[in-house]
Amino acid sequence: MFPLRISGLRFQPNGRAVLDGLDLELSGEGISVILGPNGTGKTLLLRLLAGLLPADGGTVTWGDAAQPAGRLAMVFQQPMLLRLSVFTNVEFALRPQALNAAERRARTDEVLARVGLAHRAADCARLLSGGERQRLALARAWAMRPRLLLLDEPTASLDPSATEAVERIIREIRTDGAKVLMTTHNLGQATRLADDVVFLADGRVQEHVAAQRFFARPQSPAARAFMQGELPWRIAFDR
Ligand SMILES: Nc1ncnc2c1ncn2[C@@H]1O[C@H](COP(=O)(O)OP(=O)(O)OP(=O)(O)O)[C@@H](O)[C@H]1O
Repeated sequence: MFPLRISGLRFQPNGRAVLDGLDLELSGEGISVILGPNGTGKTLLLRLLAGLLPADGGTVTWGDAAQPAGRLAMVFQQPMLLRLSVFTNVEFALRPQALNAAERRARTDEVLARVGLAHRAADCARLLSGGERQRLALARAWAMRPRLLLLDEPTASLDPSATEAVERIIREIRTDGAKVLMTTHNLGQATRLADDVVFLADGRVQEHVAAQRFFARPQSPAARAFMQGELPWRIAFDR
């Protein structure tokens, strides 16, 4: 399934090029964080990889294959939860898998414990707070044992403590062997989580380097300008 190679990817609704020949190669390990200004197509890239939208051109290859051999899971900024119990939200997602009812129950109990929601298993998912909802969405994705986990701004509206809890879960999912590809506007989060940074602007990848190198000094002018715009915030709040 890896390396994941994206070549010349285009998305141009009504002729307007949002992704304009995007090239990117990702290994199967670690957490890759996509950074870039609003509206550059970060979410779009995740949705295209998840097969939720067709591209207008370009190729995506997964190892040597045109389709991913392992499982993909995606968690959205506003997770879509069923109006059912916390437990059922996870268990239901496992039904297409070759697991019997006891195995589904055991795996559901395990992931709910790992995200700290075991005590809420019987509650309706719609009653959860924003942070709990995001933890449930991550548990649901984790239970599927994805080889690639796509996360779209997973902590966008969460407070620092809920954010810290979600970041811990993301690290554990990575340790469990999933490749994580995520977007965030939180540069502090990117410095905490990223192994490598993909900087997107003007419909293309402007820079893809190890996170340490990116945060020490981005090479592309677009990334430098972006980081300078964010810097005052970073110095004030991220120490
Ligand atoms: N299905 C779609 N059809 C047409 N245009 C779309 C579609 N999805 C996204 N777009 C457009 O593509 C552009 C990029 O959107 P996207 O949500 O990927 O940006 P983003 O980089 O994630 O932005 P932000 O940082 O603000 O979340 C936007 O102009 C959006 O309107």
